[in-house]
Amino acid sequence: MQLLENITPSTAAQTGPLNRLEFIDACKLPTQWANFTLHAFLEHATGKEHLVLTLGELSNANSANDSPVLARVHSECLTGDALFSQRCDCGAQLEKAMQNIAKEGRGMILYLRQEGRGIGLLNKIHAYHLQDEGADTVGANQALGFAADLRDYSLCKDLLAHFQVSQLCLMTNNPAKVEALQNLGIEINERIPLITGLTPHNLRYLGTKAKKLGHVIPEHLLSSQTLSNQKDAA
Ligand SMILES: Nc1nc2c(ncn2[C@@H]2O[C@H](COP(=O)(O)OP(=O)(O)OP(=O)(O)O)[C@@H](O)[C@H]2O)c(=O)[nH]1
Ligand SMILES: [Zn+2]
Repeated sequence: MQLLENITPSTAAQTGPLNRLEFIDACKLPTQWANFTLHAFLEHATGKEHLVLTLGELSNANSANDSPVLARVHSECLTGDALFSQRCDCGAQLEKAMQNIAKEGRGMILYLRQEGRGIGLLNKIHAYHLQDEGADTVGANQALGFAADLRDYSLCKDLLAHFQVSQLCLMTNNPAKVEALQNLGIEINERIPLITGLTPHNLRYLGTKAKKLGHVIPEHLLSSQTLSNQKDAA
């Protein structure tokens, strides 16, 4: 085993064109839902450390195992994934995706370090500040001089190639994400909705995603009345 600093292109497994993504190492990741394997990759151009969680035999190259892989392409959200923020649905979606994969016994989560839809954590905090003062999630990005969504999914192609995965059943509410992956030549056999984590704090945010970013979230779920009915029924 080598320290990260000592890894050179000639000593580590390579993935993707021009070796832009380097596989570093993998380890077991036991969770309450399943014992996943965690794979770590380094993106040379940015120094970003991307992760892939896997469960079961994935490779579509094996003819006995060529069914699409249940997958989530998750964009980093430190506030939602690690700090329990209810401003968004990210943490709940990540948890549900892991549960779904555990139930299926096979699947993968591509955890991309594209915090804040690609604007980075500090700019996301600026955007949240603007939202505290009334802006919506799209307007806040624009007020800061960014497009609404700056994410780039091209790394997914390299990551999937590493695992010899060519077909996905993708857990997402975002048709633009499906289209971006399809445009990269990734086969998406099915889009599986991932509607969870709705709270009074994120109804407006989710409503904006539905209206301005094209996310598929049934309108009746976005009313505070529905939420309080669900709470009463629980
Ligand atoms: N700039 C900005 N980024 C946000 C905001 N809220 C969440 N994010 C980021 O948005 C990304 C997740 O994108 P979402 O729009 O929630 O969902 P999605 O990935 O497009 O679609 P799903 O697959 O359905 O989750 C993460 O990188 C979050 O950090 C916000 O108000 N402003
Ligand atoms: Zn989030």
